[in-house]
Amino acid sequence: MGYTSSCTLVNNRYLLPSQNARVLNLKAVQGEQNSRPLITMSQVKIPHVLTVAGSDSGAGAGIQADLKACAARGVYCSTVITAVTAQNTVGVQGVNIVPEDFVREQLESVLSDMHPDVVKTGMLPSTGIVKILSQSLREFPVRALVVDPVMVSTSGDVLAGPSILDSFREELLPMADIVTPNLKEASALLGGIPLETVADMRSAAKSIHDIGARNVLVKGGDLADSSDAVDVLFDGKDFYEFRSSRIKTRNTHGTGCTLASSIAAELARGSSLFYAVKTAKRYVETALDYSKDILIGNGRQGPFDHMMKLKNNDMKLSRHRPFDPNDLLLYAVTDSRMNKDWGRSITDAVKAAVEGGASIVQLREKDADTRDFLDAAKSCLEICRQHGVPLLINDRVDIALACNADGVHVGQSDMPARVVRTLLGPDKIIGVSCKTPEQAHVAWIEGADYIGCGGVYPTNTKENNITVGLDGLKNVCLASKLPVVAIGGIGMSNVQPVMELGVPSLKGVAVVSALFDRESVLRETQNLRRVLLDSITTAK
Ligand SMILES: Nc1ncnc2c1ncn2[C@@H]1O[C@H](COP(=O)(O)OP(=O)(O)O)[C@@H](O)[C@H]1O
Ligand SMILES: Cc1ncc(COP(=O)(O)O)c(N)n1
Repeated sequence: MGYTSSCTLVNNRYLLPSQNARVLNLKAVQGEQNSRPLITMSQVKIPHVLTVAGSDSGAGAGIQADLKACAARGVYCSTVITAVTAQNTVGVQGVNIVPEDFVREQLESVLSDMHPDVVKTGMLPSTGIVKILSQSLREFPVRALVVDPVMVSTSGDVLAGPSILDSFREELLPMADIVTPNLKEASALLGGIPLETVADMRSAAKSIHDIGARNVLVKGGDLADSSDAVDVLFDGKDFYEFRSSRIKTRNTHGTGCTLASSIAAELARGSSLFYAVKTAKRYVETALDYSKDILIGNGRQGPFDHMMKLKNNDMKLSRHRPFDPNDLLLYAVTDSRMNKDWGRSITDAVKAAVEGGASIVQLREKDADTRDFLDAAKSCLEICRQHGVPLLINDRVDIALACNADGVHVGQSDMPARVVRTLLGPDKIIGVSCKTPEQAHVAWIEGADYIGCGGVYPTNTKENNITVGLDGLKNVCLASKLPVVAIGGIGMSNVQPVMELGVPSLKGVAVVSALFDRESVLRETQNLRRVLLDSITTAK
């Protein structure tokens, strides 16, 4: 251990200087009555679930599922690890139980400082660990306790032996706000009675309620011959059946952990128990449906995608390279009216522009119905991907998200670039229309990738648009830290003076009518591209 020279011995353990400082702080604070950090008006209390469970190296179930489910549901999740499993889609290859004292230490660290709203339990591999947990919860009470009595993995491997049952019944269930056994676990808690029908699930829920849990949810994921996935909730008075369609997929590893941690997350957000179960079940169904065809591992039971984002990175469907400012060279912006007047679809127009050499495309469909816009965006995206050309959507962040477009272009009165960035994430391309150096500065600060500056020349594609002229364009380009594309009335006849401005940040021109208000989009694009490439060669 290389730390000893700068460490202090506390409770027989060496602490790093920062940890030492924390201990000293704690001591100072412990002297004060009810000492809690001062929360100012601008700080926000975040809903918080603590999961006490085992680690799954395959990350489909256990601690990893709990973290992902809570993150997906917008709730903070801290973790106390009870066991480390070597596990994959085939099964559980090994289990290493964390020493009881160290489980206690983790519990104390989190509970004494972070005050979680709800505790959710998963794999509790020994009677000692169950006892330590119930003691800790008596010392540091929380708003709700969700117990998922994990005993056997879906692959059939034992995660907690039958000896655990008595401590579950005696220690944990009486403290639980809800317990969520699957069919096998419910049967084990009741001494091995067979559970084969929804009626059996009801009577099991009632018997487990009699042991002490306030609410019992018997999960029917494994119910034979059922076209629905049925779970039964008993609250001590009434029974409720939660039904969802049974998703046909191998990717169901971790559904139980996810359901329980989602219930905990909803409770932490302040929902009623009924609403928490309903929402959690709907979330599991939606995530399974999204993930039904993803392929991870070769075993019988794969993990699913809690964030519902993995398919965005499907190599066939996503852009492979980061944004290149040189993509702005010939920027084609669609206009639904023009293409309609010339009798062609948006898709045909985009196909011709891309085949003619457009280096980036923006769909600007101000009049289209949402459904038509989305359908057009999906088919344009396919074409653009085939040619390695990025496709952006004007203004409509929802359409960009729904079709996984490469980015969005916004104007000064649209959604601020900062908000668009939060919604789209770090990889997508964001462009902002700017007329002044100040607007260009804000776009840069807010995380845009490029700016569009114009109108350079008068145009009738945009009503009431103030023309900045070549001088205004040059001013913005000189001030901008972002690459610039010039827009507004630019075509074959007047592109030369724009490119001759010779400002390094000016990377290309965006065109609407010069491509789409013409008979042959392909030919016009080819011609304009030739002129642009010539102007670059001349400048060199
Ligand atoms: N194929 C499926 N389609 C939809 N929901 C499912 C499917 N399999 C399980 N579920 C749901 O997932 C949750 C977890 O249930 P279950 O698989 O029985 O738990 P466990 O993972 O503990 O065995 C339940 O709400 C159940 O109804
Ligand atoms: C560490 C750990 N905790 C819980 C489960 C149960 O999940 P499943 O029932 O989906 O196998 C598991 N397999 N591994």
